[in-house]
Amino acid sequence: MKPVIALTKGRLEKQFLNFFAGLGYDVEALLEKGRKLQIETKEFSFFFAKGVDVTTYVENGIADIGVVGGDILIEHQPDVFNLFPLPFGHCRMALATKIDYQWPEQKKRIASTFTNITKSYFKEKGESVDIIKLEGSVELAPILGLADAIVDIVETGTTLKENGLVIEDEFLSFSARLIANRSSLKIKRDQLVPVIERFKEGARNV
Ligand SMILES: Nc1ncnc2c1ncn2[C@@H]1O[C@H](COP(=O)(O)OP(=O)(O)OP(=O)(O)O)[C@@H](O)[C@H]1O
Ligand SMILES: O=P(O)(O)OC[C@H]1O[C@H](OP(=O)(O)OP(=O)(O)O)[C@H](O)[C@@H]1O
Repeated sequence: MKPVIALTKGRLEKQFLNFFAGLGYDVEALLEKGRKLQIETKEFSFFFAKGVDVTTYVENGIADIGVVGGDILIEHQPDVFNLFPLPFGHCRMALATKIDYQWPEQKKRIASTFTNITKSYFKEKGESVDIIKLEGSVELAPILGLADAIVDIVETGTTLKENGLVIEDEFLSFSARLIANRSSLKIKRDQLVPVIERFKEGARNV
């Protein structure tokens, strides 16, 4: 059976394709995928899913390897081999709030999609906060008064800037990562090792 690769769709997809083409693999079928979620090439079976679902598929052995943001691995702690960083998908995690914001005396309310990362960030600071889980457009929360601040991904800083928010603290940086299913690495070792080595070499040469 061909190696099965789970790819995070959306932002990381195009960057992965550039990287993968640079390794010398044929990417034509991937470029022409349209709305299809599964693509077969001569060498691999690919499928596309949201980042956190990529970890679920890899953890359960449906995919042998996966490409996922480092933020997802830290937030969800899946039981997979976290192999190595890939040279794309760079971003940071930041605490941000409104310009000149007067913090309240009482417990702070922090909005984030990354509730576990937020929890450990404030735990390390010894501060107790209320965390409000949001699924997107997190920058709205301080503007609309739902929260005092946000913990979110920053890449260029444009979203913060255009919404009148500023970084209070930056505390983690990420890139995309290659992950693998623990048993696949043993059972399909002969097939997977050359692929993983090629990825590693490509990541090193950037
Ligand atoms: N500016 C950015 N915003 C969000 N994620 C980024 C950014 N830059 C790089 N990344 C990385 O890309 C990964 C996927 O981001 P993407 O925005 O496509 O996923 P998502 O936020 O789960 O998708 P959606 O917006 O469809 O809910 C993230 O997990 C992160 O590692
Ligand atoms: O620093 P920047 O380059 O502006 O990128 C950061 C923004 O991108 C992400 O949102 P996304 O576009 O994924 O939308 P979402 O809010 O729906 O998650 C992230 O949550 C920030 O809002």
